Amino acid sequence: MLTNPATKYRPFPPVALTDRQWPSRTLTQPPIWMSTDLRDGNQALFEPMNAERKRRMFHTLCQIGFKEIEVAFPSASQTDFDFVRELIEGQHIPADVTIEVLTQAREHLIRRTMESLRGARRAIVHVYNATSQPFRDSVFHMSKADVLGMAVSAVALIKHLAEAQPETEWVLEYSPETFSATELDFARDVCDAVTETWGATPDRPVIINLPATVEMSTPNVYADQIEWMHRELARRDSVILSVHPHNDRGTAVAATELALLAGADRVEGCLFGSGERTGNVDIVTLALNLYTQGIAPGLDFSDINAVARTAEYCTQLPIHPRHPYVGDLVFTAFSGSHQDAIKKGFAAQAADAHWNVPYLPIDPADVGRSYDSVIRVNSQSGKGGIAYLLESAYGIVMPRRLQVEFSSVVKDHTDQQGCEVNANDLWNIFAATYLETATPVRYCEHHLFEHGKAQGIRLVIEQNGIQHELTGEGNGPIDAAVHALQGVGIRVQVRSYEERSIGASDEAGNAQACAFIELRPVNGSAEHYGVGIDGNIITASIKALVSGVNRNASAL
Ligand SMILES: CC(=O)SCCNC(=O)CCNC(=O)[C@H](O)C(C)(C)COP(=O)(O)OP(=O)(O)OC[C@H]1O[C@@H](n2cnc3c(N)ncnc32)[C@H](O)[C@@H]1OP(=O)(O)O
Ligand SMILES: CC(C)C(=O)C(=O)O
Repeated sequence: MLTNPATKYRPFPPVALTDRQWPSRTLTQPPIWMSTDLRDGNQALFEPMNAERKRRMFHTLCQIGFKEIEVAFPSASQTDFDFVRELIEGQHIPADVTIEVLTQAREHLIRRTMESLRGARRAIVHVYNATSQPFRDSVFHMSKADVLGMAVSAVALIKHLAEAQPETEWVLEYSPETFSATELDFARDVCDAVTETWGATPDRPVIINLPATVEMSTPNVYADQIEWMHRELARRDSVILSVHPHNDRGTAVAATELALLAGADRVEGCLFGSGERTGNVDIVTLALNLYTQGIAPGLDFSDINAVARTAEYCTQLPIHPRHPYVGDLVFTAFSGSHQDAIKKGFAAQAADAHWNVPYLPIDPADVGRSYDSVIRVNSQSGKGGIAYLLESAYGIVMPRRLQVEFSSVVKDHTDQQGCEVNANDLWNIFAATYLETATPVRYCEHHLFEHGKAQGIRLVIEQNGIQHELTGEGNGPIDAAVHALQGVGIRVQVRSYEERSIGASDEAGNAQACAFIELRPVNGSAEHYGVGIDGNIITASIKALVSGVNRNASAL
């Protein structure tokens, strides 16, 4: 890289618009959406979509709710031409959807394009020519007047051909390609000439589409360019002002949102930011950004994974795991404090209240994602995430101090293994740590009996492989079992005790009790939990006691 990039690159000049209005506006409604997945998206693929992939993408776009879909560049290839014919002849276009096709401003290409649309109920013909200085000088070798003339002749030809195909309701779209690099007054003059030539009226408006063919400036400059055009265009009431941003600087979404504040009515883009180079603006992100502001976007992403899988199939390109709203990891928290806040946020979120869960800008359920993937556990995780997973997958609601204790067990595991653990792994670690412990003591069976006012217990255990039948009394079964264990030299105090059911009880009485007992050795200070699960609540408690004894012993 250059030590002084100013010798090679120039800053993009600002727009002289001192009374700009867009910074103090807010978005209150969605734009008209136009998907160009099948055109700008398609022209950017290693392997353009074949007919079957195009069909599938078109069907998905209709299902999502797009009413305008650019389906092809029919003069570019037989595949594209045939696809348009198939849609029209096969009557595959829903009544409320209008197809759009793109053409250069060249006579033979326009004629072929209009031919492809024969018999369409309604169609948008999108014609473009580049207007910026490098294109005028180096590509076309034309003056400004000639470039304006190219656009006007193309529109006049489309108008003439359209009149000869009256069965179709025609809509014209014109793009001054490279608009964002074009002198604004020249862009306005070309667009005004197009509007005039087409004879646009408020009832039959023309779509004037202002592309950031290459994104060249900060989003506020693009917004200024759009507001300037919005204010300067003649017959603005006969124009649908459209934007077509690309993402070369990574700010296409921001640029589009500001352009909408600046007066744009319509947005062209692709699902998940597919498209040339760094992509067209991502319509999914735009739509869901609106949704999270309480604005219905008019596009349905309630099964966003299905849309993502279709897009990946059709484009043969993967979606990044951190792509907004859809990436495999965007509803996932690994770090402990985030997991803790999300868990508490979910617990505090009332069903009918405004969404207010920390770290999650949208309810994953609204886009068909499940909560299960929200919290995942690796070495960066804390007790909150671990507790959340065990509770949501296995119904184990751990007391807070057990959460702390168990999280250090899990951390040892993840530090050693260096990998993520899922809910099933957590359950296995939990079971091995608390439920399957048999050394030095293994619970065999117990029998309760009354002894005056006291609770008596006969407790059968194995200690280091030798069976013992112990007897104890206390003010309840746990106290009696604690006393019985003293018969083999085990002296512990119960610091806390909790019991919860896991799973609803069925007709066969299948609910299980889960007991948590926190123990301290009489001659020690370390406290450890024991956990017992059983269909019988007393048995669960005695098992928890034995589990705690073993945990204390293993900590010595
Ligand atoms: C920013 C965008 O996404 S614009 C859309 C771009 N997409 C595509 O181009 C995909 C499909 N394109 C194609 O298949 C071909 O380019 C075609 C069929 C359109 C044209 O093919 P060709 O006639 O062989 O021309 P080629 O591909 O070399 O394009 C360059 C020619 O187009 C001209 N041209 C480029 N844009 C335009 C335009 N909007 N209007 C008129 N002429 C144009 C150039 O001046 C150049 O003309 P020249 O050969 O006389 O110097
Ligand atoms: C044809 C136009 C709209 C285009 O694709 C672009 O400028 O990026």
